[in-house]
Amino acid sequence: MNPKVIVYKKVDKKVLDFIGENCEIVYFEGLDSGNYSQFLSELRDADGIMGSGLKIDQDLLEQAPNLKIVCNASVGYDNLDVQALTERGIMATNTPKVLNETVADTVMGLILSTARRMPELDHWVKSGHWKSNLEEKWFGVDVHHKVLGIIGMGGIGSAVAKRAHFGFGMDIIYHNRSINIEAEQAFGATYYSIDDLLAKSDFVCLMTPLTPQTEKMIGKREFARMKDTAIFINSSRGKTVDEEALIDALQTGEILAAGLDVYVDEPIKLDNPLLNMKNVVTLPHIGSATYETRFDMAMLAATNLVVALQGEAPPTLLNSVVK
Ligand SMILES: NC(=O)C1=CN([C@@H]2O[C@H](COP(=O)(O)OP(=O)(O)OC[C@H]3O[C@@H](n4cnc5c(N)ncnc54)[C@H](OP(=O)(O)O)[C@@H]3O)[C@@H](O)[C@H]2O)C=CC1
Ligand SMILES: O=CC(=O)O
Repeated sequence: MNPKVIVYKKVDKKVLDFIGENCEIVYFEGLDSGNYSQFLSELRDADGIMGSGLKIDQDLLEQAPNLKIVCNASVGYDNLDVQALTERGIMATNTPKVLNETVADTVMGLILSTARRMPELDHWVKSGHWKSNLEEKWFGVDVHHKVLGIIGMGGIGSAVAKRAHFGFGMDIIYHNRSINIEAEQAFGATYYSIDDLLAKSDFVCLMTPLTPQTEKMIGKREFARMKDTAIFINSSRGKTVDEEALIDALQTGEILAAGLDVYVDEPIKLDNPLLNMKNVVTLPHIGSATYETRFDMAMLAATNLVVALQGEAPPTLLNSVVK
């Protein structure tokens, strides 16, 4: 009998067909209050699940006694309690690398649109305000040849550094827990302590995973260390930043502007002050959201699922203690 899997995210038909060659699929295009109890009932005898964003913790695993693999269709896996999965002998996988270039494009878009105030000026033009030569008060700041500080020089951080260095002549400085020799050799990136990076950067770009160590890693103290002309970019997770401190830093002019793809609450609440700030560009967590890349991510997640249920090691296994 084929293993039973639940796919709880909308994916391309080709991905479903690939899984369906080897597994019996229960498919939800998304989970909501209307179908969650049905999802839980299907989970009781499911061998594998694939999707993104769903919090998978002890409580949920209690209801999945047959589960062998959890496949995140995302590179971030802060929604998974990996320790609880490992203790139960359940494999966990994510989708690294296939999205690096696309997320880096989004980050460059945030850098450019924030520095050059593109969304603000787009709105200004479309609402009929362009009646004479542009006044100086609408000018932005340069991106090229500035200093870009990347906190989290991993797969995506390196793809951002490549664009910024070769495309825009930017000086790249970075902070990780460990040295990234490849980035130093490829883009002339220089390692800085976090405090020195914050003080020297014109653009501070946060690209770490969300972990207990990175939660609120950028807060009041860190914003105070940035230049008052600094532009802060966050495309990691909302909770890596103390959002109240960010709002305060923007309101008091401690930093110039921010470009954001991620927030503490997603979707962002309509009364969040960030939504009323002209110097903030807000995207709805679209880092990897292109047709091609979302397809590649879903196909990688599906490959992990199928390969693991055939008894082989999935290509991007997170908890290698489990075979
Ligand atoms: N907005 C969006 O749509 C997307 C957001 N993301 C987010 O981006 C994150 C990064 O993805 P990716 O580049 O693939 O991941 P990688 O694992 O390739 O890179 C993460 C980097 O963060 C560094 N890092 C980890 N912990 C710390 C720490 N405590 N202090 C300083 N640096 C740290 C790591 O270096 P070291 O280990 O040496 O510390 C590494 O260089 C994802 O986890 C996800 O949350 C990803 C894709 C899309
Ligand atoms: O946020 C997206 C991811 O892949 O992680």
